[in-house]
Amino acid sequence: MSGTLGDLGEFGLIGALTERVPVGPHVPLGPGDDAAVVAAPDGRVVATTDLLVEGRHFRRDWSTAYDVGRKAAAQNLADVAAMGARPTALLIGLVGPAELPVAWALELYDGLRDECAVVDAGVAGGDVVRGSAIMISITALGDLEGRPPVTRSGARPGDVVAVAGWLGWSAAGLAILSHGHRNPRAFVEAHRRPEPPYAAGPAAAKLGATAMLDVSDGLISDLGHLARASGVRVELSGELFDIPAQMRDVGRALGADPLQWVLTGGEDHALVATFPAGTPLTARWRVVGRVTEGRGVTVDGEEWSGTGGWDHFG
Ligand SMILES: Nc1ncnc2c1ncn2[C@@H]1O[C@H](COP(=O)(O)OP(=O)(O)OP(=O)(O)O)[C@@H](O)[C@H]1O
Ligand SMILES: Cc1ncc(C[n+]2csc(CCOP(=O)(O)O)c2C)c(N)n1
Ligand SMILES: [Mg+2]
Ligand SMILES: [Mg+2]
Ligand SMILES: [Mg+2]
Repeated sequence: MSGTLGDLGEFGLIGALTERVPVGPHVPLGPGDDAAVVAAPDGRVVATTDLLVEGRHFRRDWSTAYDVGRKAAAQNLADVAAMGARPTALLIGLVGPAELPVAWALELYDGLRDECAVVDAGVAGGDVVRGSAIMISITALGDLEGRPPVTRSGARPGDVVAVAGWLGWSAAGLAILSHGHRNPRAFVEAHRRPEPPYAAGPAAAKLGATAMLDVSDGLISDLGHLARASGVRVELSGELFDIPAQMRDVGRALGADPLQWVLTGGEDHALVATFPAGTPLTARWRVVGRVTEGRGVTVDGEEWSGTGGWDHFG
């Protein structure tokens, strides 16, 4: 579809966007009324919201609209999974200038649709408003399927700390793009379209995870939240992190330390969880440390000095 948002108008835009995304199997009443109706068989709904702002979370010369849609959905769906829940529906707030090509908004929705399809979720509704920068605000809902939520506060001394998913790939991709390069592609693609291990969230809950979160800002920073909420210390072992040879090569080429990407890089949306010692973990989980009495996060016995991850106002 050619033209701009200004050409299409608010209701034309809503029509064009909503016909692009299915509401999915959990939404008996989708876009078109004052509110949507989302099924909650368990009676308890997980709800979470995250914003993406142009220039801060993405650049249009680094990512396509489709990539931004995939990433916007992924970062919200990962928060649902990190509670041990199954995502059911998204609500999308879209702000953009009148000059924005309609094609950009439609491709954004194609990305949202395809990421939702990974977890069988849909788009239940949203809002569109004119504004100077592009901003995407997403609320994700999920179903606990009768289980208690896996919070950040349940880690106990003696637990093991384990990770499912990627660490450091998005940060390596961001570093590559920031240096004006586009290769190696694998890292750039990981930055544009993270692949959170969604199924590991509910699976961790079933395995008896005591605490869990997704790594959005950086492992050290995010585990700091978990340690604080649980009143424990998290001790990581550097040797348990396996850094791919290709990531070491990129680090060498850019003069960066790949372990820094792995430990403090955000946006891969890996899941990190604590489990009672002896829990029979499946192959998707890699043990990277343990929980002890105390506070804070250590790497090889040392308190991490420097930034542990992204801080929007830091
Ligand atoms: N403006 C706000 N008003 C109310 N609660 C907020 C606000 N901002 C954050 N929170 C709450 O603070 C907690 C931590 O938020 P945070 O955004 O750090 O988590 P996250 O989404 O897992 O991380 P990230 O934003 O890096 O993906 C969440 O429970 C969130 O709902
Ligand atoms: C253009 C551009 N510059 C920098 C970054 C890096 N970045 C932005 S937000 C964030 C942490 C998660 O954010 P939030 O806490 O809001 O979920 C990171 C690592 C990027 N993605 N794009
Ligand atoms: Mg958030
Ligand atoms: Mg999170
Ligand atoms: Mg988040």
